[in-house]
Amino acid sequence: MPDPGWRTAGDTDAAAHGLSAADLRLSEVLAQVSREALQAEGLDDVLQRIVDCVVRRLPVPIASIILLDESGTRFVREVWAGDIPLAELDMAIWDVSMGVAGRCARTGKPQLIADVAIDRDYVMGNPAVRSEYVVPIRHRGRLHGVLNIESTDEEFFVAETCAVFDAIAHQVAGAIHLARVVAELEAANRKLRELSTVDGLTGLANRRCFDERLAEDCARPSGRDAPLALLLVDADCFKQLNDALGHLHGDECLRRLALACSEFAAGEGDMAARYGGDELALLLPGRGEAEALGIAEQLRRRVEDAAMAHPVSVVAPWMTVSIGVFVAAAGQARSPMRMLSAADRALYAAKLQGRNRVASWDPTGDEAGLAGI
Ligand SMILES: Nc1nc2c(ncn2[C@@H]2O[C@H](COP(=O)(O)OP(=O)(O)OP(=O)(O)O)[C@@H](O)[C@H]2O)c(=O)[nH]1
Repeated sequence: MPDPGWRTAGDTDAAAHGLSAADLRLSEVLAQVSREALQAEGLDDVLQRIVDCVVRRLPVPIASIILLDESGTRFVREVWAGDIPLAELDMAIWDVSMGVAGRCARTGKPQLIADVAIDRDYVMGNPAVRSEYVVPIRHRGRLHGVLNIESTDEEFFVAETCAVFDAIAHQVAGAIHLARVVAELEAANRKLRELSTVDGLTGLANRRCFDERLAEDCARPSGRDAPLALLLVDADCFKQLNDALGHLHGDECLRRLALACSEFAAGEGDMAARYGGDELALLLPGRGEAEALGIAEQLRRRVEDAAMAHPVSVVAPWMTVSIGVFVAAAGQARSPMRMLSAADRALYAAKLQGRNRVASWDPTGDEAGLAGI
């Protein structure tokens, strides 16, 4: 039997207690693998530390962990370590009908390939590899993936060697399970957070998210040093558009309008949001009056240039928007209510003046109206 290479010289104390040196060395390796997994941050780090540890502590040239998706039918990721390179597969995701790893996942049993040249399922990762051992990684009935060990020695995987990798796969399964559950929970939380802040139709920030952001920007003391611009963008005669061409067509126009708005709110700290119905809002920190009016005018023209058919508009045969602009000047006290109200009054003025235009809040004519806000 070939020496697998990780035995130490006999330990008399251990021998007296019925433990061989090889057993001791194995428990050391297992303890180290567990420690590595415990210290890791996130699933990828767990996997990488495990395979690094296996290659560092044991005489194997390649070790990898191949993860299965939740259904257990597709491999979704391979993390490897080794002294010789392992060729990466062309595909990012592959089916369990493929490869020795697939056979291991399908059967749920370890696969020992004493001679890779004669195994029909073997997928070559490095021409120097002669033998391979693949073990399922299972925790409480869930098959997470496989531990794959490759050797340049045809006779490396004797029963004793295989038992070591079985033990390692068993040892790391819990850590992988935990890291995976945490990763899945984090992904679910991210999704929930996204759902609670994003408007489903347009993909823009929703009203709640916008209100929070406006309140933050108004409250930030350092923000007072710079102007803060708010644009309210409202589609013209949108009810008629829906009535004439259908709600689905209206939805598509809103999506295109949202896309145009987001292109004008692409700077750091900018936000484009769906304020409600056919009304969108742009929050542009640091933009003074002239710049904000310029952006609003460009946006108005961009919507016109898109030439989205609107056969029943009183303005033009294509979709148009009216935009109300309010800019809190640098140093000026600001509140969300006051900003929204001023921008809304400007929008109303744009509508009154015939739509398809930009209007800014006029402080001379309207200050009294906002005084109480
Ligand atoms: N397709 C579609 N329509 C919507 C959506 N949300 C609100 N609307 C419609 O948008 C229309 C807004 O109508 P109004 O507020 O009367 O405004 P308008 O017809 O654009 O008139 P003006 O603003 O005065 O030019 C209503 O008919 C709403 O039903 C949506 O998600 N999709």
